[in-house]
Amino acid sequence: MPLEGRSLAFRYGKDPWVFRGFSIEIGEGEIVGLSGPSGCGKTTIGRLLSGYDIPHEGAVLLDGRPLPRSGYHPVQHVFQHPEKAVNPRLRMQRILNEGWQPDAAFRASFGIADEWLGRYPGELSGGELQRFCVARALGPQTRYLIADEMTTMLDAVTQAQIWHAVLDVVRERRLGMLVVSHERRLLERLCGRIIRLE
Ligand SMILES: Nc1ncnc2c1ncn2[C@@H]1O[C@H](COP(=O)(O)OP(=O)(O)OP(=O)(O)O)[C@@H](O)[C@H]1O
Repeated sequence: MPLEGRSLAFRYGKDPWVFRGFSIEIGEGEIVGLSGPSGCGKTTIGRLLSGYDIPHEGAVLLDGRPLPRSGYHPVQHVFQHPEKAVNPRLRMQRILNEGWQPDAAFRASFGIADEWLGRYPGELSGGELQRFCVARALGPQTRYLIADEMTTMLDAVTQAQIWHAVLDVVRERRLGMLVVSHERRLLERLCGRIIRLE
């Protein structure tokens, strides 16, 4: 069953509307791209679909029902900056297990070294941290993944490793995914369909 945003509208405070009447649907197992100029609202759309923000108009529906307000969230959102998405006071083992308990094989597929588990976020590079954030988001109850410039800050080798591991999981579990990116070639390679915002 799809993840749907129906006639969504959102504005920050009293600022002008970022968008109004915007609709989007992502099916199970579907990889959809979202592109458009800086500031057009891509991240905001992702935040509505993953329940981080509530639309002022319209509704976000999963399987035809509103998103759950508590418990493990079936729509997970991975952002560009992993250092902002982790608690700096927790060791990586606890951060990883905030979502679920990935086993050694799963950790290895994301290139997560065992010796990183005892470290703090400040002791890892951005690429190392992002491997944890992506793995954390892929618990067994995840149905949709919002990949918001997920590998933009990373070197090419790390980018390729993370995408390889993510796509394996997405295909095996038939997850739906929204890929937000400025990189046209990445979107064309990954996505069955690309939505371009003005
Ligand atoms: N927390 C916020 N408070 C106020 N305005 C915001 C906030 N977040 C985003 N905006 C504004 O809302 C608009 C849409 O922002 P958004 O980040 O969704 O766009 P985007 O397309 O993802 O941009 P980029 O490609 O640069 O990441 C922009 O004008 C932005 O300045």
